[in-house]
Amino acid sequence: MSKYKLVLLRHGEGTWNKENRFCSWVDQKLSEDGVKEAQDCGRLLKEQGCKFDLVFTSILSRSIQTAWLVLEAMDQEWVPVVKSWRLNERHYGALIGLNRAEMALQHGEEKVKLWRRSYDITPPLIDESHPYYLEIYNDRRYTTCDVPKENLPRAESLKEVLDRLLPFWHSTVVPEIQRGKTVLISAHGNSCRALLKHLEGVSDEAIANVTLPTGIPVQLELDENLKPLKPRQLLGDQAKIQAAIKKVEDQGKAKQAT
Ligand SMILES: O=C(O)[C@@H](COP(=O)(O)O)OP(=O)(O)O
Repeated sequence: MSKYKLVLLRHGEGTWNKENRFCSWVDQKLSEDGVKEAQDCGRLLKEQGCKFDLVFTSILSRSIQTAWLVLEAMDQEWVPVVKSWRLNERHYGALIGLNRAEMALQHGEEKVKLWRRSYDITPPLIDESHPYYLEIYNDRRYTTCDVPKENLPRAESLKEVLDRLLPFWHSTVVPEIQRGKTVLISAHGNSCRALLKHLEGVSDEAIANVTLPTGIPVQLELDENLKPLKPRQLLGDQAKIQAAIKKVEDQGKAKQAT
């Protein structure tokens, strides 16, 4: 029998997900479809009888808004929510704001796949000339982090995401799970992939083939050492989930932006 249940969730579709642009640390709200995805996710979790004691989110609006909508749909709005920059999406550096399909045309699909899914390749760093540099680094939310603003990342590989996420996981999330709390982590495609890699011991090579669609809860059943007792379960209609995974993967295929 499983000791603990943990649910990881990539937020509902954001406005830049829809436009196929690398969103990363730019703060975008959910699209209309993204709101619906989050509400559907909450309804599904309610139907499954899921009762959360604690929710963790990043400090990006799309993950926070998703957590609110999920809790509202579950009639569990009272559940405490804790936010940390350490659950933020991977910092995509100079790629932020660019269209994936156009990048694939310019640099090739393989290169875009390496940037998006490899474990230890860091994309080109963002610098002050980047159109979104000031929007990110002048944002007041980054004065609340547990590291000085100058030490925040300028781009990250998945490995670097895991390196900044793990201290928070061990110091803050793990003790709550071990106290018996059922936890929802409402975060991002790559912060959830990093955590899955850690929990499931996915190899550096195999993690390249793990893709998470928006708004689909990933349920993990863990033993007392927080090791998975069975394979992760993506909850919902499996044919729709497979189609949604393919859609995310196909975002990196070469075509002109429309
Ligand atoms: O930064 C982004 O644009 C996406 C991930 O992009 P890919 O790694 O899928 O290219 O993150 P999220 O929508 O989960 O916040």
